[in-house]
Amino acid sequence: TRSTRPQRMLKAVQKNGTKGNPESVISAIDYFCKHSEWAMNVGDEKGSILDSVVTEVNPSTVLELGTYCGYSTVRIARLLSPGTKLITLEFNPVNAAVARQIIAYAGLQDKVILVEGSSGDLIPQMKERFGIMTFDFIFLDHWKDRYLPDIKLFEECGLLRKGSVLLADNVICPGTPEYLEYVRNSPRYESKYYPAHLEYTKVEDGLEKSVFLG
Ligand SMILES: CNc1ncnc2c1ncn2[C@@H]1O[C@H](/C=C/CNC(=O)c2cc(-c3ccc(F)cc3)cc(O)c2O)[C@H](F)[C@H]1O
Ligand SMILES: [Mg+2]
Repeated sequence: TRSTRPQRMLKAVQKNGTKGNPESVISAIDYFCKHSEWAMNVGDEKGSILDSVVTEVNPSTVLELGTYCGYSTVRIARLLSPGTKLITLEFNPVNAAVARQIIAYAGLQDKVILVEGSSGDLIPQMKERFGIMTFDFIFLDHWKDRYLPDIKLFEECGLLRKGSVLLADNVICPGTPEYLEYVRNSPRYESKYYPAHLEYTKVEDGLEKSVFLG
């Protein structure tokens, strides 16, 4: 069967990237998306904002929803302190297989736990399967209509603590109106919008950072 876009992206990383060099993997994916095929990675502009928030939080426990090809996984993992691992969830096995290879090509496999499955099923298992008490940092970049149910699941499972930071991609395009309304109006969150553009385009988009107040 015909290859998928993630599989073609992996080939571009192996051709144009340098093994063990995360920056070169990030650049190779951005180049592929700008010159070959657009793909729904967070991209370079929003990726720089992601980098700055991760650096500011310097998290010990990290969760990503929606690995896709592993682009943001590589961006986050390359910034983590030694010994810190990030858990990333991906329910499409073809995407997961590509992401594992891209993460490994970047040399970051020891800093990443990629779990195949749905966030709805896996979030309630975080404590028992990974010994997680609470998450310091969560990056939401999966199906947009799942941001709100999943943040409520985090609350129900006691996975947030005072100061936990949630960063959500695509709050303008494709948009996550119910999630935005929730985090901006709930007294339990302090929210801030970071304006930017949809990856590799001039279309308006941005990230929403929400700090859980306990
Ligand atoms: C629901 N729970 C899930 N659990 C585990 N993995 C999941 C889950 N849900 C999806 N996945 C996994 O997470 C990924 C899904 C990412 C979805 N992302 C987007 O749709 C998305 C779309 C655009 C976009 C903008 C404009 C336009 F014209 C066309 C597209 C831009 C973006 O930055 C996006 O992130 C993956 F594919 C799926 O298997
Ligand atoms: Mg996105």
